[in-house]
Amino acid sequence: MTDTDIFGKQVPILIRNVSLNGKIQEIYLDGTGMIGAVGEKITDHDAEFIIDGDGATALPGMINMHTHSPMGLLRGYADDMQLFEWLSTKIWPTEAHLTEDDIYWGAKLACLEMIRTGTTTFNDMYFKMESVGRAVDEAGIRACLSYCMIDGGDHAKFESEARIMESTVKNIRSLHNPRVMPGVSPHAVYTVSEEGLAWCAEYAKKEQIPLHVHLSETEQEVADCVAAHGMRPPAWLDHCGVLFEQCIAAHCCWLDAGDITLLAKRGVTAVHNPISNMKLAGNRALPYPEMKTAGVNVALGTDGASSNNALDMFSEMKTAAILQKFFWNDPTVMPAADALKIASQNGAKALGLNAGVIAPGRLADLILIGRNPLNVPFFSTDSNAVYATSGLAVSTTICDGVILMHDGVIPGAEEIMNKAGDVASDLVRRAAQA
Ligand SMILES: C[C@H]1O[C@@H](n2cnc3c(N)ncnc32)[C@H](O)[C@@H]1O
Ligand SMILES: [Zn+2]
Repeated sequence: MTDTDIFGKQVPILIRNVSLNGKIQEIYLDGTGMIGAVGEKITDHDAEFIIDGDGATALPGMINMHTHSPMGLLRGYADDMQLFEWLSTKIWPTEAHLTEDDIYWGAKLACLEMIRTGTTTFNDMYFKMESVGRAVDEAGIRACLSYCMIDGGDHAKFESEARIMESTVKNIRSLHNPRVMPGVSPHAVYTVSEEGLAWCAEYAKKEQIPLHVHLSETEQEVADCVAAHGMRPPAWLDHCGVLFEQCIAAHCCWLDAGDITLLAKRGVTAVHNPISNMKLAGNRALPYPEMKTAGVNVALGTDGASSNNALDMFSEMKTAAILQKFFWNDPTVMPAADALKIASQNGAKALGLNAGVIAPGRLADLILIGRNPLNVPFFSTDSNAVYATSGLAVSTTICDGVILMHDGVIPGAEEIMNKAGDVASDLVRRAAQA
């Protein structure tokens, strides 16, 4: 069924004839955003729509745990540069010209790309997050949205950033949409003061919302932190109160054994962003084998589309698995099942979401990969999903029990692509004239 009626409605849906964990099964979505039943034959249902999966693979929706969604506007704008030079000479000067409208269309584009490639939840850090919230609300996807504090060690700037943080949380909450959740983001140890980091930690704990930060992305960041504070970045964050169970730390490349022990002890989630790290040539991979042994919750993210340059979690899973094997010179590191888990369940755990697994009583956030050459033959769901599949092979995306894409069709996609392209050209032109 591709008739437009099936989009955007939270109604009971029966998905038949899908391959789940290697068996042909049926999945019933109960019409309240939850998975009601999973089984070989579901007879007791009141489905309004029936989807015949035609042998498609069913997977949990991907959870992208670190991105900057509006940065899709800068996809391909500045590549092949050193991280700090890239940020300070290209990205930050252009970001200074971003309007609410730019952010809105950038986020619309990101939501479209994520729905197209099978992501149902993302953890976002940027500016003017109310506009991202509006885009997420409309797109039907799920997200945790955090304003990014950068105070550069200036007390007056810290004060104004803290007020923006508070009003962002309040405004995101005023959407009254459980799919759109607020978070708190101090950018990193090299851009936020001690008082800024400490305030963000205290505020996130008081509001009981996630804190999202960049951590130990480059060797320089570690060296500068040690020179400035006599501590490595994780110890410095801990000193500021930032390391706690709802802390989500992106990158975590340059960690030593003590750093890993500390992250494990505090229950922090570390987010691997292998494509961004390889493209910006950080020269280190997140120490997955040691983190797994230490019991750190590791999740997966794409980073922004200007350092990736896509938000495709299937590419990210494959890259994570092969980078880990290559970097640690051991093909047994991060097997396919682990790559799938960090891209789904582990992110759900970090955000406190009952998602990431297809089972009764879980959120109805799931995707189908339709029959395509990359999925033949079918010896292993995990292997095909991680090593062979591209996000563009995703045929159906469902979030909160609502069909957002079916048979590759997403209503309104053309308008979003046109508008985002125009907005991006205009932004770059304004920035060049300044
Ligand atoms: C949210 C803020 O983070 C910046 N940003 C984007 N990518 C990275 C990265 N890899 N490392 C650090 N900061 C980054 C954005 O450009 C924005 O300024
Ligand atoms: Zn980032």
